[in-house]
Amino acid sequence: MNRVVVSREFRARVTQTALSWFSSFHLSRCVHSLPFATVEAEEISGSLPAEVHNIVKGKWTKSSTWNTIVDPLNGEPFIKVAEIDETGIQPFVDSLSKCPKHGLHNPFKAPERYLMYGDISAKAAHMLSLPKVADFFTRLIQRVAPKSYQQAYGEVYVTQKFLENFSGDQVRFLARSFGVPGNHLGQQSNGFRWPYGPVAIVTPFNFPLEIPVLQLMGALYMGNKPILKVDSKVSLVMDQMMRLLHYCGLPVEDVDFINSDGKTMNKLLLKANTRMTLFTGSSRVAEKLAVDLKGRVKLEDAGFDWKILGPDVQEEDYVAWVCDQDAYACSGQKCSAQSILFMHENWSKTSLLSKMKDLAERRKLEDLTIGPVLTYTTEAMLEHANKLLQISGSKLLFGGEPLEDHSIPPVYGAIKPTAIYVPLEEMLKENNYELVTREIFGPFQVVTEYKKDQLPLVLDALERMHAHLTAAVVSNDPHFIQEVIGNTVNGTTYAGLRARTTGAPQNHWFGPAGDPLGAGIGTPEAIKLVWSCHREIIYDIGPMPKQWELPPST
Ligand SMILES: N[C@@H](CCC=O)C(=O)O
Repeated sequence: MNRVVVSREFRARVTQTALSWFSSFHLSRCVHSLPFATVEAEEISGSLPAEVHNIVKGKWTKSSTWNTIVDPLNGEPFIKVAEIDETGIQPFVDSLSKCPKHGLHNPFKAPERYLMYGDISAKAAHMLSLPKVADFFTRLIQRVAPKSYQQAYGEVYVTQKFLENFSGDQVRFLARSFGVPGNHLGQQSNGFRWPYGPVAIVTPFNFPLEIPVLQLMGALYMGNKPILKVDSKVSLVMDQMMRLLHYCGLPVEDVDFINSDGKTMNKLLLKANTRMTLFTGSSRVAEKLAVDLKGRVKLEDAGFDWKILGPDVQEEDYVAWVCDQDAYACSGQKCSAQSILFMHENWSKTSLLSKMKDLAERRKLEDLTIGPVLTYTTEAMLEHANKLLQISGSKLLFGGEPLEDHSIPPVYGAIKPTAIYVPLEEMLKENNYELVTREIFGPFQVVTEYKKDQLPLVLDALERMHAHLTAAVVSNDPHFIQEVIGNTVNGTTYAGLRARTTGAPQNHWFGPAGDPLGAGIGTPEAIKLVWSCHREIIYDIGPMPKQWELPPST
């Protein structure tokens, strides 16, 4: 009975908040700002900086330390992030430690919360489908992680569809259990999806909305209490999204939101003893976290993502366009970006490379189809290019120069879309392999060619890589596809003429394979794997056999 009442209350609260918002939204369509938002994407500037706050124990808080973020397009200080330092972590530790290991809900505790999250997701999905809201988030993403409107909107769209997917009863279906008959009457085993309790989510700069929302909601659906930390350069987007989620009925105490540097976060995780941390970002940090947190982590780290063009040449224009998108959309700053292209010699006889060059040269700063690189400077990328060009037989295919006429601050990088050819045999040499397969998180790719009998060399190159995120086998030859897939491990592998490495939507698994710590994002399988563990309850209620006698000891 109590549960029913609680459930009704939850639903009434969710519905009321959303309804009042929707009506005020429709009544005030001409009003400039959105009711949940505290900033206007276009107005943020040096004279009107935006502020990013934290949430702890259900309250928005500031801090005494402000980290100033500069506009990646002109270097103007334009966002102030209230960052928590080591002296300020205790309230976050206390908040997390209030959540028991068995979580905020599980199949035996507060199951109405599964329904509540179905409702919140439905409301949030609806909000993101409103053109004005979608446009707001798209432009906000563009301000902090400059990419074209379409690429930024892609994030909003994926997030909106994801939330739609987990509307209604779909959250409770995530926690679906199973039963197996036992050995005797009254015995039955049941498998359940169990939360971890207090958990943490650490996400990078490149997808300011998509990655944090998909992981955050997955954590919540399964009954965990998450603390979320997004790269401060872009955390303004999640600051605003948290406000939207609160509008949609998210209980304010369910999520803590923190801005801090990595060192402070590390301290907090150790002190709060979070049961699981999902980290999306660089391999270097991922490896450190795995040690510090004694393996209680799931990781989606680097990807030196590869594409192989098979022997069957067809649809050259289309393949060239997909290569261009995979390597250079978002200025190559996707974990799924194409880092190396293995081209069958049949493709070398076509005009594929010159088509790729033409497409790369269409990209321009004005519409952000090429733009600032947030983790590499121009010098660092050009130095890497020069090192590759010293390898015997290598050559610059296109790019390899700084962008011109821009005001991107020197702390960030700005280069033209770049491709460097390196001969396969040279790439495989011990001295060169590490250099050639170093991931440059920018508009940068290596191109190589293999002869018809050299597929084993290609497969050897793939075997020696250490991160296995996305891959593409561009061919409609089933035997070729079989051979490549059967001899590789990448977690998200596209196969067929239209294969790509990027663009992973919410409807398929995205994550590395070949690593027991590998995380996934997007699908029910990813949510269950990352955000819940298995618990088995074996019922054994009798009755006792009628003639039961005490057996001898064994
Ligand atoms: N949709 C993104 C993946 C976001 C990941 O975590 C991509 O295709 O790169």
